[in-house]
Amino acid sequence: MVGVLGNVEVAVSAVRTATGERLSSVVLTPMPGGVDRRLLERVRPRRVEPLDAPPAGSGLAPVPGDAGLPFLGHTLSYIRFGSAFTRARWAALGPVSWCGFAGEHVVIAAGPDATRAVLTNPDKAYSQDGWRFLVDEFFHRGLMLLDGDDHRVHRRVMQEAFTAERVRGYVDRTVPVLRETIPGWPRGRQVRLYPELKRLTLDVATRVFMDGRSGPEAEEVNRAFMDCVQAASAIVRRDLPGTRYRAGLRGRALLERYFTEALPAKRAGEGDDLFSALCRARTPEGEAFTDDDVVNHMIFLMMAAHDTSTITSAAAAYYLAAHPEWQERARAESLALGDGPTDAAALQSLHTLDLVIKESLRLAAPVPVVMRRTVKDAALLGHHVPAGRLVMVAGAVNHHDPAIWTDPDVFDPERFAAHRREDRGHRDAWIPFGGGVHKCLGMLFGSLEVTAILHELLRHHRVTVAPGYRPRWDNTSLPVPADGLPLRLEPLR
Ligand code: HEM
Repeated sequence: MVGVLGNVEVAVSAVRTATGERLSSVVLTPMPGGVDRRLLERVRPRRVEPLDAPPAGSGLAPVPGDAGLPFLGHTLSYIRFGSAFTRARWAALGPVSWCGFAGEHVVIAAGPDATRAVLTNPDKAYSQDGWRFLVDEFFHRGLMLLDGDDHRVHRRVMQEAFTAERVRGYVDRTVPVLRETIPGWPRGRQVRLYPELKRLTLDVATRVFMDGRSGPEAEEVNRAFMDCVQAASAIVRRDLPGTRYRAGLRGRALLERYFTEALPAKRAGEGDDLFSALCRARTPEGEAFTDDDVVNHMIFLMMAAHDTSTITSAAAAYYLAAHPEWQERARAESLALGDGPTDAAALQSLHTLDLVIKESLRLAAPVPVVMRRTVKDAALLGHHVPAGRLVMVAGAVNHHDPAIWTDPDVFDPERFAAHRREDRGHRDAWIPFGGGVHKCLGMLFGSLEVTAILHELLRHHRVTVAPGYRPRWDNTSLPVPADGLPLRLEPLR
């Protein structure tokens, strides 16, 4: 789930500082709240323009919007404001709008009816090329990048590696990794929790997905993998010396070599890691993966599983720190489970953590937009979207729709409890895992992994946050805390 930025090489010369800093570090400079509010107001177009003229007699309306700055469009506002940007466009222009973005004119589908129309894709007008054009070099033939029958067959095979029984096995492998690491996190001083969580989830992925061990080889694979992730949202997208793009291409080549060499042993063995499961996955009709398929899927899965779980755990840890009453309530349930082995069923019994995680996914969706491209003319809520348009499906906007949620900006996990179930206000009210045929295949494992991380955290540490602190998210790729999320861990009293 990477990179919304893509081919904006032009942006480099326009914005890069003389020191060669990352574009985002400039765009994300903290400013007083009033300045941010005024900047956000400016995403409302001064002059609304129609995007494409609808065919005569179609009865369709053109998509309203504006291009923004030359070349850059509204890219910088998106990096700074993330889903607050897409919400502001939705408020100003409605559920179907357009903006200049990453060198293209991009249609934004926001709000529950628009996202549903694109994600359910009844006329097969929307393709995954919206992702392919951004990340194909690094995540070639990953499940999310496939379309049509190709996708259907691969998803059926991959599902065999994500059955409830398999996921229970992955959880059993995950918990010991967490228990080795989390109790030892530093206490009594500020810790940047995001990098700690990132290391942790990468370690989980190495052990659970590949049955790998720590050591120099694991380090090299992790580095290659991180290079691919960073390259997918690189601004300079040419194979030039010293660029993140080149490092990503090298990383991809290393990962292909690594998984290809490890594959024969995995095929022959009886392992219960994800890599082994993909080698053996077979549908009742006998469909299975080739060696190349397994390699491509492993590289994509490492990416799909890793940043998303890290962001969710980080956001939930922040909300627990900012709302000590919820932290205490969740901790009481975690401590009541005792020190015995924590399996999937035990994690699923942690009712309060379940509510907190759902609310964190609502307020800080790790994948706030998913990308599509029209392969034929589409009618989207009465608007004409011609073939070839990039479409940004802004699901996180739905999470703030005041027609569905009471006080949408307030942290209120109880809204997901049985007596309220605000998420049932619309089928697309709450869609952090996407929807339609590409809905997240790792939803169960991802939710259990995040629950297990927070459970261990609460059993060993009290989490606090400096008064008045608010996380700032860098939206260059998936939203990550720009400052690493400084929190304090204290011993339990
Ligand atoms: C909290 C964690 C996670 C979140 C919020 C999340 C979110 C998403 C979203 C929004 C999509 C849809 C993309 C689209 O429609 O284009 C997706 C797809 C996918 N995710 Fe996740 N994900 C998470 C964790 C995981 C994990 C742990 C795995 C694997 C172990 C995983 C595997 C996948 C796969 C394979 C797809 C592609 C499905 C397809 O195209 O058929 N995800 N995820």
